[in-house]
Amino acid sequence: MEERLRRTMMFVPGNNPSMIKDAGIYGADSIMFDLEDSVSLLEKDAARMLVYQAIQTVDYGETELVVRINECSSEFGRADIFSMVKAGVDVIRLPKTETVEDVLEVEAVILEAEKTFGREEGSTRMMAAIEGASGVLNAPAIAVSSKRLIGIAIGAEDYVTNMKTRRYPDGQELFFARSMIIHAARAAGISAFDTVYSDVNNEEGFRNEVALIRQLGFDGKSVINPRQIPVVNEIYAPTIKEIENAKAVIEAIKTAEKNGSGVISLNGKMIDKPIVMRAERVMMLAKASKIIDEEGNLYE
Ligand SMILES: CC(C)(COP(=O)(O)OP(=O)(O)OC[C@H]1O[C@@H](n2cnc3c(N)ncnc32)[C@H](O)[C@@H]1OP(=O)(O)O)[C@@H](O)C(=O)NCCC(=O)NCCSC(=O)C[C@@](O)(CC(=O)O)C(=O)O
Ligand SMILES: [Mg+2]
Repeated sequence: MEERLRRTMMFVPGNNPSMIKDAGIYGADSIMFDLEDSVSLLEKDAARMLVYQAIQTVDYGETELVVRINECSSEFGRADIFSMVKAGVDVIRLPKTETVEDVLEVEAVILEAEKTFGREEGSTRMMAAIEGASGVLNAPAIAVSSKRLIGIAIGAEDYVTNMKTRRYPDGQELFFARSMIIHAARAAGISAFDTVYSDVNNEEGFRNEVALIRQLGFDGKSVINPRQIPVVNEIYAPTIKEIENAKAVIEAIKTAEKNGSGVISLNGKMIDKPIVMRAERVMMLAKASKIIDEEGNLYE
């Protein structure tokens, strides 16, 4: 199956009509309407209706639509799920996932809602945000708990609060959690998403964090402001040198395969399957970043 590009997932507060209406114009790979922590208790029902209406009526094109629901056990969780499944959302994001049971509980309600509204069973996907110590320790089990899961994410603001620390510029306090989440996601064959960077006016700090999470292997990052989208795209875009190298690797392996071999040397370096897979991913990112066309040629 072709990998879906999810470099940026933009949080949009579910109680803000103008942000909801315009959310599709900034080029985020996924839009994530929030019914949880950016919406006050008094506005929960109104926000749910607003997001429902938007999903039904606004044209967001091909952008993936995600909704972060309130915890299933809260008084809002079940209504959130029913309403979003009825609206036809692509992905439901669980907040503060701690156990496999949290995932299974939401999955059961989604199935009930799909049957109620005649949606195809299994068509509503899920992602689980891990935002505390229990969730991090259970991440490998959470990541394989449902076929509906497209990925898992770290929610760092809640996580550092739970860990009795705060966020620091170098991100050391998140290293264990990020490592657990990326390993759990990779072992399960699903995506891994990094958390938000709250200081929207600190571009240098944001750039450093995006470079770090790319290095660790995350598929992308949650963002809270449109200004953060081009920065993530730029850092995730392969360089011309990386693209040229990827092309050479793919050509070299084709030659090797013609000669009945799965391994070949290119400029003194061994080329085999994992290196070819990385090269193919570079080409996929380069196409998505509009650096090369479908044939692999550089745009002028
Ligand atoms: C940060 C700020 C106040 C800055 O305001 P500013 O006024 O300085 O923004 P400007 O740059 O001036 O806006 C220029 C133009 O863009 C429009 N615009 C801005 N933001 C937009 C947006 N998000 N969507 C669509 N449109 C947008 C705006 O309307 C304007 O449009 P226009 O007037 O037409 O020009 C604003 O961005 C904002 O509210 N962000 C969303 C915050 C949010 O959702 N928090 C909850 C999720 S985190 C969480 O819960 C923690 C977590 O759970 C996370 C995890 O799990 O990872 C954990 O535990 O860590
Ligand atoms: Mg949170």
